[in-house]
This record gives sequence, structure tokens and C-alpha cells, in this order.
Amino acid sequence: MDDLVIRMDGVGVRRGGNALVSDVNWSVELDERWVVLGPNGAGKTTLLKLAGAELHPSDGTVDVLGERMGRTNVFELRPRIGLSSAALGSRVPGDELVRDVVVSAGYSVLGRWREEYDEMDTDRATELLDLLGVAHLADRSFGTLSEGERKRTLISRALMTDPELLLLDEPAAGLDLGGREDLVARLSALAMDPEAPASVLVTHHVEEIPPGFTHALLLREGTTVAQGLLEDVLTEDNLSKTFDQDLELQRSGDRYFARRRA
Ligand SMILES: Nc1ncnc2c1ncn2[C@@H]1O[C@H](COP(=O)(O)OP(=O)(O)OP(=O)(O)O)[C@@H](O)[C@H]1O
Repeated sequence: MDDLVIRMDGVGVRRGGNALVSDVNWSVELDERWVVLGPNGAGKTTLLKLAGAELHPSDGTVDVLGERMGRTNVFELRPRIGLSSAALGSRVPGDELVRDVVVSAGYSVLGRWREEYDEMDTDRATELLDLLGVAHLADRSFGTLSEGERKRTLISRALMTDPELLLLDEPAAGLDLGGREDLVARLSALAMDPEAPASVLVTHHVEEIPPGFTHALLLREGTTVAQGLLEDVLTEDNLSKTFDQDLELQRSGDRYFARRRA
């Protein structure tokens, strides 16, 4: 059981009589890279919040990095998890320097840009910004960045603490075609690095699945349509059920493309 990074058994989240997710049974192992795919409102972010120890289930059990939600101190657990999301981005003060957005992750703070940081941490932050292709922006303030540059900065931040679990919520949303392709390539390199943490990437689009991702969970209206190895799960039938449309799925090399059947 030691290799399980996430384990959810019979998990449900209810709010005001509505089920945001229900009866989710899901495990993520150390060397796996998962894509969570589904339409708007399917419950993807809810699932990611459960995995990120930001939300407790209403039903069932959630174990993250061997710790049972509800029985563990989430403040000790969260630094072991790297999270990048639009919600986190919106909490970064506009005048915080890009390098500090990254380096401050090691101190579990946001927006304390005058803090003195260790030189080793600053070097590490620069290295991660370089990995994501935005090292040249290290001295810019976060508020002046484009959407794509912000996304890359937040992913660098998510990696700063050498997390055991990396959670990426729609990392390519809002990027132009070139930006998306570049990010997919960088996330693919990360996915193929055996040293990289177990990862979960949430997206609406099969085009955004980075090569090297191994598994998929398809979610519709809070329930799992299919889950398992990417090539088994990503079929026209499953995708059509997930998005409630008759979809055509194409695979070109290690990338996927989908559109509505004419
Ligand atoms: N606090 C809440 N109270 C009631 N309903 C909620 C609450 N939070 C989320 N929801 C609803 O739960 C459903 C799932 O939300 P969630 O954000 O997990 O979906 P998602 O798959 O990430 O969607 P998107 O792709 O649009 O970001 C949505 O219908 C949303 O409106």
C-alpha cells in the first residue's frame, strides 16, 4: 500500500443537497501520471481539492500520501503536495516578483516579497522557472505577466518544494496555440522524468494530454465514466459518454484530438 499516493474509497462530496462527486473509487500510484477529463461542472476541481487535502469528503475515505483525511494535520501534509490552479493564481499579489512567487512556496507563504530567502532556494526557483521556459521573467512582477506566463510560474512554484504529488488544474486553459503546445511539451518532459512526482492533471481537452501521462479518469456529473490506463480508457465511446455528444477521437502519434461527429 506504500506506493499509493492517493486512495479514494466510496468518496462523495455533497453541498446543499447536491452531489458534487459521488461514489468515486480511485487510486494513484507513485509512478503514475493521471489526466482527469470531463465537461464543465463534472466535479474535476472538487476531486483535485480532495487530493490536495483542501476539502474533506462527505462520504467515504480519502488517503493522500498515506494520511487519512480527517485524521491528519493538513498543514503538515500540504507542503508535500504541489498545486497549480487559477484559484491560487488569483491569490498572488500583483506586485510580487515572479522569482518570489516560486521561492515563497518553500516557506508556504504567498505575497511576502520582502522576505529574505536562502540563496540555494533562489537558485532552485530560477532553475524551475528555466524548466518551464520563463526564467527571463524572474524579476518581473506577477501582475504584469500574460496568462500563459502566469501558468508557467505557478507550475514552477508547485514544483519548488519537491512535492511527492503534483496537482495541475487546467494548466493550459487560456493559452494560445503556441503556448499550449509549448506547455504540453514541457509537461510531457516532466511526465517522462522518472524522478518527477506522481501527477494529476485536470483538463477539458484531449489535445492537452501530455505524452507520458499514463492513466485517465473520465468524470461526468460527479461520477466516474471510466478510469485506468490512458489507451484503454480514451475511446470514442467513453469520451462521447463523458461529454454527452457523439464524438470522433483521433490519435496521432502520442497525441489525441477530438471533435463532434459530422
Ligand atoms: N460550494 C458549492 N455548493 C454547491 N455547488 C457547488 C459548490 N462548489 C461546486 N459546486 C458545483 O459542483 C459541480 C462541480 O464543480 P467543480 O468545480 O468540481 O467542476 P469542474 O469539473 O471542475 O468544472 P469546470 O470544468 O467548469 O471547472 C458544479 O456544478 C458546481 O457548480
